[in-house]
Amino acid sequence: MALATPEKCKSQVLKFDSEEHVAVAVAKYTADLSEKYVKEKGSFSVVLSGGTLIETLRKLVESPYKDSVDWSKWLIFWVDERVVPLDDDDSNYKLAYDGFLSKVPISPSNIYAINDKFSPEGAADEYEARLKHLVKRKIIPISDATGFPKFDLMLLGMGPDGHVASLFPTRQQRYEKKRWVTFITDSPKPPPPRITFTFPVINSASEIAMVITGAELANTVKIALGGEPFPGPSPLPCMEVLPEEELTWFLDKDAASKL
Ligand SMILES: O=C(O)[C@H](O)[C@@H](O)[C@H](O)[C@H](O)COP(=O)(O)O
Repeated sequence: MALATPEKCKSQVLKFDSEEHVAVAVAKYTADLSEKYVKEKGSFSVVLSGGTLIETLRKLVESPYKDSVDWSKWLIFWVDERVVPLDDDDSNYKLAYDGFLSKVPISPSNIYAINDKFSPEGAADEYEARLKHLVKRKIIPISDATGFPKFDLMLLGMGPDGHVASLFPTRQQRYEKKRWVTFITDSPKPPPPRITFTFPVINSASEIAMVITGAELANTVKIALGGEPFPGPSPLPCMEVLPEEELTWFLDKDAASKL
């Protein structure tokens, strides 16, 4: 059995001249992984975040990928979601639907949005139960190394405070070790009620892309990648991202400006 160790995870930092170049590179990277995983296992599970990521995915819904990617094999999940109605402007589902999912032929039955009728706690329980069902039906595999579900690709953003998903430096959800999905009612980034994948699930993914653009993230990128000792009591959440196979940082010039 292959054990996930930091030594096994390959990590690379890619720097680009502009956000536009990041968008081009992320589209190619995602399309290449789609081809690889569809060939290897017949499907491609992609976990989205909210924020600027969806805008950065814009090249994926253009030529040549719009026609070359086998969208029928894609399964879509959210690493975190705001607990608001799915048609609310704060919904990560709505953001992804408007900017990405409505433009490509992914089957609606392969798009796993949260159930927006529940409280944050109920929505987290229901999403976790749905994931467990998908594992039981062998639609999502379990990582041999960790016992948590293993998604093919997670596309993550990062906040200036170093949060990823809805795992914030000052909130205890980042330390959750048992649950697959948990909830938060006091997110420092609005809106406050959210659900989020936990680190054991995030780090059981095969591949993770950290897609980071903009000067306001330069200091955090420097802390995460600059090689200097972390100044606080525990590392930032973004520093704890360590998937099973490969971690790729996509940075534009502004985000990389302090490296
Ligand atoms: O619901 C959310 O807010 C997102 O999923 C969140 O985790 C996001 O990825 C980061 O906050 C980065 O956001 P930006 O890309 O907008 O900086």
